[in-house]
Amino acid sequence: MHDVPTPDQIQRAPKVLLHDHLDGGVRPKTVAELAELTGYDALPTSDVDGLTKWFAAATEAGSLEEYLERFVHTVGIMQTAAAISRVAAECAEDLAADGVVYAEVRYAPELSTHKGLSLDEVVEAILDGFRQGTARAGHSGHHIRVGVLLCAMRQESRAKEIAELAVKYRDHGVVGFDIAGPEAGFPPTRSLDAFEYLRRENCHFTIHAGEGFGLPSIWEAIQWCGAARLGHGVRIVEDIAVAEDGSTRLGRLASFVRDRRIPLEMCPRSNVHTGTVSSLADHPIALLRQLNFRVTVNTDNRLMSQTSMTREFAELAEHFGYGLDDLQWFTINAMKSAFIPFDQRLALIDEVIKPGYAALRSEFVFDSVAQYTAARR
Ligand SMILES: O=c1[nH]cnc2c1ncn2[C@@H]1O[C@H](CO)[C@@H](O)[C@H]1O
Ligand SMILES: [Zn+2]
Repeated sequence: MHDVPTPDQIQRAPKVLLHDHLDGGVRPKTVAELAELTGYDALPTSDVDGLTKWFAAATEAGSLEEYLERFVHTVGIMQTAAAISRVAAECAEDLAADGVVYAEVRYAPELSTHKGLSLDEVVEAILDGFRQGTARAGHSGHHIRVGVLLCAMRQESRAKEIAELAVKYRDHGVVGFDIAGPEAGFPPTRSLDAFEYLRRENCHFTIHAGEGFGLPSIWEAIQWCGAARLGHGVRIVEDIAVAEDGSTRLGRLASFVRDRRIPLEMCPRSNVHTGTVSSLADHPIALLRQLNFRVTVNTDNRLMSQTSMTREFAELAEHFGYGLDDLQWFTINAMKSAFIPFDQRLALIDEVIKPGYAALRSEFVFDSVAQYTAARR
């Protein structure tokens, strides 16, 4: 039996986040203020509490399509360079305050061109915001590094163009590419030309797959498109048979994903909100962790799913009894799977993550010494 980490320890633990949407984590107050500043008049209410509740209704969505309807207003206020930079800066600050030391944050630049911004201007505004936000976080003692993933929306037809944008900005803070949006009816191969181009350019990419659709989507993402990671990937469990005695049998695709160490960017709370998984207690993350898949833990959309890395970890610890060793395992899995150069990943693992968890574990050592001494008195 290992020691149960407290919420405060989980918050202080170094955490790594690979799957977080920029337009899914805007502060409600910022939505209200930017609507006013940019003349966006379609908000359901300008009251911050009312807005918080409106976005949080996504937790009751029950399907990916309904969940995605909640993005209309965050995208609505992200139509000027200043607004986008502010959202990115605050994102870096909020993640850093939550104890995240490395994050890959994603956004679809094509969503921010409604008022005349070019795709380049959108990307530059995001990068500029992250530079400001990481600097401000550092000044307040919370160090974080942020990389950007550019998404193409899978129901549109701009994947190749966005892939070219990712390659253009890859030495300036963009670390990879993804496709997002409704999965059913929009298989990964619909954007095959973009993925083939990225592979020829030696550019990293992940694909949202196995969330709103099942195994065929995961199979296409890996075997046709060549995804290095899976966004969610949770429905890979449909290829794992669990017998009554608890023994398991992996199908060929599940074996491939596990044996190739393909990282699963799991987002437990979001999966419940989109109806992909019936409850946190039933989340396949426990089985996948036990079977030694390369599981990582992520937030997806902090605003719509009312979450943070601390909350995701705390709820997993509560449901599955995870201790600091498990949380460190998820964190190192994520860091190993990041899209930055390998030596930089190792430096973060050796210099930040391992020492951070060791320091937290030492608190249990001192606690047990104190308890022993008190008992002998
Ligand atoms: O869980 C998800 N699955 C698929 N698409 C998503 C998810 N969360 C957000 N987005 C979509 O990604 C866009 C760019 O950030 C968002 O506008 C939203 O439509
Ligand atoms: Zn996502």
